[in-house]
Amino acid sequence: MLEVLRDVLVTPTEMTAIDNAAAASGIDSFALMRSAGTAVSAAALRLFPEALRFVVLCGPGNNGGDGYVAASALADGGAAVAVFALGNPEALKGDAARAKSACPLTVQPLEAYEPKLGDVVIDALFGAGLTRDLPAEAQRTIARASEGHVPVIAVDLPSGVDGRTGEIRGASFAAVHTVTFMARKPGHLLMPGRVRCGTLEVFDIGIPARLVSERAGDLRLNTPAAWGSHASALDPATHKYRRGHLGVFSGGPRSTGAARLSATAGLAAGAGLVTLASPTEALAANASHLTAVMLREIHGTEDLAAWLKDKRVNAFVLGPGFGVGKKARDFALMLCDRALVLDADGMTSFEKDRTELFERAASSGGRLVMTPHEGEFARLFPEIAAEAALSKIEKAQAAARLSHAVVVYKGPDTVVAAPSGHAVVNDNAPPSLATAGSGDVLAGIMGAHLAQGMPAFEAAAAAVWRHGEAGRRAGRGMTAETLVECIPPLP
Ligand SMILES: NC(=O)C1=CN([C@@H]2O[C@H](COP(=O)(O)OP(=O)(O)OC[C@H]3O[C@@H](n4cnc5c(N)ncnc54)[C@H](O)[C@@H]3O)[C@@H](O)[C@H]2O)[C@@H](O)CC1
Ligand SMILES: Nc1ncnc2c1ncn2[C@@H]1O[C@H](COP(=O)(O)OP(=O)(O)O)[C@@H](O)[C@H]1O
Ligand SMILES: [K+]
Repeated sequence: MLEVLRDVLVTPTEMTAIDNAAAASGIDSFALMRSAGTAVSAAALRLFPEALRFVVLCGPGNNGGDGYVAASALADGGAAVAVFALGNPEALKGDAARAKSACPLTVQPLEAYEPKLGDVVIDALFGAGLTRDLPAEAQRTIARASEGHVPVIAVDLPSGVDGRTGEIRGASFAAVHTVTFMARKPGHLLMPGRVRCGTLEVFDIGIPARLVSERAGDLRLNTPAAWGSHASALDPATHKYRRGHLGVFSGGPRSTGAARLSATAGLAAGAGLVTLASPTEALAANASHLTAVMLREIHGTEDLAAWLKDKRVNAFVLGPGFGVGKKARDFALMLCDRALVLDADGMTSFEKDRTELFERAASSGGRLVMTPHEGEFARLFPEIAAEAALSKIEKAQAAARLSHAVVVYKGPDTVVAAPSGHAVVNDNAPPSLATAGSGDVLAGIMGAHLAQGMPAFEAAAAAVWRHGEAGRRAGRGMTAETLVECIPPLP
């Protein structure tokens, strides 16, 4: 993979524009196809040297063209190869027709394929050009291959995975390995497409990086490259107030744990000071569990207004275990002109009327980050959640635009989107993060970044990445408490 394209995500539409630009610049498009197909044959031989037969399934477009090139290369190398085509191979056009005519193998109809022990399938039915549900014939072949437990190598994308959304169009192969070209597509990262890809190889077929970068949008993989320049190293002469003071709001006496998790995570993630703001009746419960985190009584809006006079308290987390209702709304609106992570109950409190929150976010000049999981997203943005055609990335972007906030749409494939449309997709989170309190830890890390002065988007993206790394370090038996202990330093 080209280093400069390592974090770039390209939608299928952008990829078509890139292919067209490559052809327009005089690059031989058939040479690109040959390069793609040869890379697939090399991967097949590398991964399955013991295969008794490579079965290449070719579709009606250029993905099929890559398949014919791969089949020819494997046969040239002396492997046993069988080719099956969806539709009439004589109807192929352009480069795909040329690849088919250069392939010396007999082509049988797709329905004739009977999986055998020792087969390895090369799936070249559909790639980036998939725009609707797979034809029934392809779906039947997928079912047969899956029943036969035949390993599958996918060309560009497992057929049936939508490259824009990661959704399954009717059915899809579950590949052990996918070879894609030039850059990842959203469908390689978004669920459920991600798990259908197996290991992902991004192969440079020779389109100049400049042609790719110029046509790629503002979508990236979430790595330190997306925010590292905002994560400044510790100055030896620093003091705790320079590292930021984070305030975290506790719920009532029966629900104090969530906020304490956010607070301890905030301290572990590098905030200089963290204060837990507690209602009167929860002070005793909180005091008995806190050491490095400070405690302050904040019962109502008057207490909060008095506290906010201290500008050194420069970031807040509101929501974990806080309770849904007017108090959460009043507090959130008072905090909008500061740096605020609005999580959990904090967001749900605005379910029935979000207008004022979004208007404040637009006008106050604060830094607002909202962190919905799927259920919270549907509560706060029902009209966006209902748009079945939108990808998770597009939904997060629409929500960020509407709310004027940075939206962290959580899940295995967390998307962080800014109102400008800039977005990253995260891929380092292990499933063991799906445990009670894990989201509270994430909110605390984010709060620490805001307290340290990071811009909202970078603070959120860096927190999602550190949370994923912490999850990896904490291992399978983690709890939210052990997760806090495993938060890695900012790279
Ligand atoms: N420069 C290029 O253009 C290159 C393209 N490459 C390959 O080209 C592929 C994209 O090729 P195409 O744009 O031809 O698209 P595909 O080969 O993915 O799909 C073929 C055509 O099938 C039709 N179609 C879509 N969904 C369908 C469905 N459910 N049922 C029936 N027909 C359907 C569409 O009209 C689509 O164009 C990539 O995935 C990649 O494998 C590679 O050869 C590398 C170079
Ligand atoms: N299957 C998964 N794989 C990876 N990360 C996950 C998975 N499920 C949830 N997560 C992450 O774990 C966290 C859970 O947060 P949340 O849903 O708010 O739970 P809680 O309220 O219990 O803390 C989020 O950061 C989410 O992205
Ligand atoms: K494919």
